[in-house]
Amino acid sequence: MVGRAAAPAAGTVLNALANGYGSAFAIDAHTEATVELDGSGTVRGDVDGEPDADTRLIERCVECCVERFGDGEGGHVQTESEIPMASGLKSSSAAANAAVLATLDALGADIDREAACRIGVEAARDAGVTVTGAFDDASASMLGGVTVTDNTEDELLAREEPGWDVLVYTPDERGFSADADVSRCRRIAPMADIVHELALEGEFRRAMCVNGFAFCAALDRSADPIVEALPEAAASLSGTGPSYTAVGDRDVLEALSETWSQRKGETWLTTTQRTGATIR
Ligand SMILES: Nc1ncnc2c1ncn2[C@@H]1O[C@H](COP(=O)(O)OP(=O)(O)OP(=O)(O)O)[C@@H](O)[C@H]1O
Ligand SMILES: O=C(O)C1=C[C@@H](O)[C@@H](O)[C@H](O)C1
Repeated sequence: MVGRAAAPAAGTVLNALANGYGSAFAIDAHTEATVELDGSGTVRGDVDGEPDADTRLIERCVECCVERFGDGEGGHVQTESEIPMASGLKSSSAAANAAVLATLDALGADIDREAACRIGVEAARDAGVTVTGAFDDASASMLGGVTVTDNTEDELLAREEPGWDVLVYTPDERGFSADADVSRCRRIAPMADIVHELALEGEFRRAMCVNGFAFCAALDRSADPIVEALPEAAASLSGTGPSYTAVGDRDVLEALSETWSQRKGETWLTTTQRTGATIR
């Protein structure tokens, strides 16, 4: 029994580490998962090109699906990804969504994508790769577009399908969400409350900028990329970093790309992804 699925990365409007509310938008870079189920009863995972990667998340995704819809199967799960791992671009949510959909495909189980997304969130909590469960990131990746969520209740509050141009800057370093200074993030909850209101009003650009300045201060990251994007574009730290994303007109982002690409790391232009994760 073989299944294959792909899910997109995402950028942040509101990081949920302050007040439990989050907002994220899918972008056009993907992780693909292939799942082969057998009678071994044990699940093994591999990340293509990353022999030392932590595979517990994708293994747990397969196990959670088998516990609900299977009959004790084991097998192998492999991911191939265009998304840099632990860089703030929701690599974990994309890997979980792809692994869950690929397993459901292999099992022949048919459930809606929001329910499938919740299985990945549960697996992420079990694997210890998330603080809040990251239903914001997971829902954006699974459904596409931009979502606003309550991560404490795993509830989808709003979803839109904007067609934004997006500039991404990813420094060479890596930063795991589970290592973020959560107590400092909680101190900025009054700022996150403003971002939450703006996001629910559909004021995503202003929301991103307020989020970016507040979380750069809390997580001791530079706000320079955000200042450089303003006033023509909007930008934020993505997740707990180290990546930043900016949204705006294509020509403005092309000019900003020349500034951002003077830093070490990768700067790339992309767009929002509106259709979300798919079985291949
Ligand atoms: N392609 C992948 N295949 C398998 N597991 C992955 C993959 N990408 C990420 N992961 C898992 O997710 C963990 C990284 O999660 P983390 O939340 O720190 O990064 P992120 O999702 O990129 O960041 P953020 O949540 O700030 O956007 C990895 O240690 C690994 O367990
Ligand atoms: O681990 C988590 O709970 C999160 C990590 C970051 O991606 C945040 O952007 C997200 O809102 C929540």
